[in-house]
Amino acid sequence: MQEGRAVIALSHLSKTYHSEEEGDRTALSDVSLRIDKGDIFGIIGLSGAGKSTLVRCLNGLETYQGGSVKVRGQEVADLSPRELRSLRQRTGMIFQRFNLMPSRTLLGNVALPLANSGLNRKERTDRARELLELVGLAELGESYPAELSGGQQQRVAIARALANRPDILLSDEATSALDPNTTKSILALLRRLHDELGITVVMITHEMAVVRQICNRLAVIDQGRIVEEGRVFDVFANPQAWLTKSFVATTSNLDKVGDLIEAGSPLIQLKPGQVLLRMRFTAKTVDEAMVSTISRRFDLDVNIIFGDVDVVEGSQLGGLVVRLEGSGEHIRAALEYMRSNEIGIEVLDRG
Ligand SMILES: Nc1ncnc2c1ncn2[C@@H]1O[C@H](COP(=O)(O)OP(=O)(O)OP(=O)(O)O)[C@@H](O)[C@H]1O
Repeated sequence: MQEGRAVIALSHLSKTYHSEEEGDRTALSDVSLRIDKGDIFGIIGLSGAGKSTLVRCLNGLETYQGGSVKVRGQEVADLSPRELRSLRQRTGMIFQRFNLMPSRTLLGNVALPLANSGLNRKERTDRARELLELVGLAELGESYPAELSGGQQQRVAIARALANRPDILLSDEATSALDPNTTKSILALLRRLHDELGITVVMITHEMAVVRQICNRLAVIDQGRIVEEGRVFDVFANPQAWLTKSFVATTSNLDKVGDLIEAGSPLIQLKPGQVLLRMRFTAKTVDEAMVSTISRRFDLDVNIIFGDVDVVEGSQLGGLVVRLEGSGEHIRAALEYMRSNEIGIEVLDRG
């Protein structure tokens, strides 16, 4: 494994829990991963896949039996208690439950990790104020957590995680308890902090929409093993593993057409000569107005039934379900043209 700019490098990591009642349970098995400086790296898996165990191995909260966990080039298992404290200080963490102290004000919560930082009381409060401002809560320093919404509490938790100026932020299901709009605003905040502070972010999640919105790379974990890894665009455009495909399907409505076909929906009843087609953008190079091109160039009527196109890493991702109408020869030529332009096509039905 190359370790040029790797901030986190896992190599053949294995972790088994031993318990008297339940016997041995393997949580991680032969996990190799490399996370580079500046990545927003998504680790996605179903419940019980091993995500939280992986995070705990990264910050030394969990021991491991096999393989290697290197953070900033240091093997975590070899760190002295002092080095471990420093590792945790330089590694911020946020969680699904915000874990704020209810009896402390927001300023008090954010200043908490600075207790042993060598700063005096005023300096700690000033730093906490600065952090609350950074997350958009400058006015609420004297409020208590219970007075805030979930999204605001997560902002406070983010401010607290940044108190010691970490260069890695581990986010363990940080948006799972939030509604979709609040999730969006928290992800936008994390992206801004990543861009402004140059922080490397590891996003543990079970939601592919979160990965699509914020990450540049991802790994899919299934029963303790990495089953797929890559750049977000590539994985979304060409998912390989069954689990990855099912995660990608949760972010798109293009598969709904299967239900419509099954239900015999009039929306997709075809007349003789018509073709029902699913088109997917599978390469970053597609920048043409594909629908109008095939319509004009091959003299076809193109009726869009569903559309789901997003921009990921600056390129169009997603696709369309369309009904094509025209001569058989023209339709064949159009399909060939799309194939040669790296549009993934599937003929779903013919009239
Ligand atoms: N302290 C523990 N003792 C015994 N088994 C454990 C312990 N922690 C986790 N496990 C087991 O290890 C496996 C991985 O759990 P882990 O919590 O890492 O998964 P996860 O992907 O984070 O799931 P979730 O999203 O539900 O938290 C599961 O089978 C779990 O039951």
